[in-house]
Amino acid sequence: MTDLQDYPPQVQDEIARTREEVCELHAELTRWNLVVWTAGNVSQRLHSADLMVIKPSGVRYDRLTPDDMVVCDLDGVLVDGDHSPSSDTAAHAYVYRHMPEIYGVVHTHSTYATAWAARGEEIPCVLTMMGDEFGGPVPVGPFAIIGDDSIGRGIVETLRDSRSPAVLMQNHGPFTIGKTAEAAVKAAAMVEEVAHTVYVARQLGDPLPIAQDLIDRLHDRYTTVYGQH
Ligand SMILES: O=C(CO)[C@@H](O)[C@@H](O)COP(=O)(O)O
Repeated sequence: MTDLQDYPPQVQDEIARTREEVCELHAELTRWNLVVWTAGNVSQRLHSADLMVIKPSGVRYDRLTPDDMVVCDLDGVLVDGDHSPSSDTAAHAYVYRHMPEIYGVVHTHSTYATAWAARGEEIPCVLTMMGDEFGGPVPVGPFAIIGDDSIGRGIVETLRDSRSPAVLMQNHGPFTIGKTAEAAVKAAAMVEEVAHTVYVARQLGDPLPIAQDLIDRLHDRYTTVYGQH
């Protein structure tokens, strides 16, 4: 096993910062009611080395500290940490190996998004917020059993050619990706929000689809103009 001390100071510094960031972002999962008990996990990939920082498996959110965050290589092998890494580490690592532009991965079991995953049905793009954040429907990924690269492969195969940062893994729940872990956490909050809203809309009747050219315009504005630059 490679030891943390084998890495240069700038890598060790980024690891310390990333442990702080990833720990703080786990608090956002409970803040937005996206997880129950110890379900869910957040990771961030480093820029200075082929390493990732991820949640320790099965540790209660209210007990997580930056030092509890686990450092793994991009094959999911433990590099530094006193705890076993998340049971989803292989999935996160697979995404990082196959989507080099991605530096954050989040998994939750948020209620409404997971309900759509249980049905294996994509969330149709019937809200301008969905055009903004997802650039279309939120797709469904294949059923995959935890324990090998199956989940990670399903995430990549579904999202590689999609504008969506979220995928509903069938019978399991949402996984989200981003250029940072914070962006992936935002996508996790937004997919739960739209899953809930579209569910409510369906209780009222048939939601109206948005034309593709308008979805494209919404997504282009949101990804190039919206917010502070
Ligand atoms: O959904 C799964 C595994 O895919 C849960 O066990 C997961 O949310 C939480 O596992 P960890 O505590 O991160 O090991």
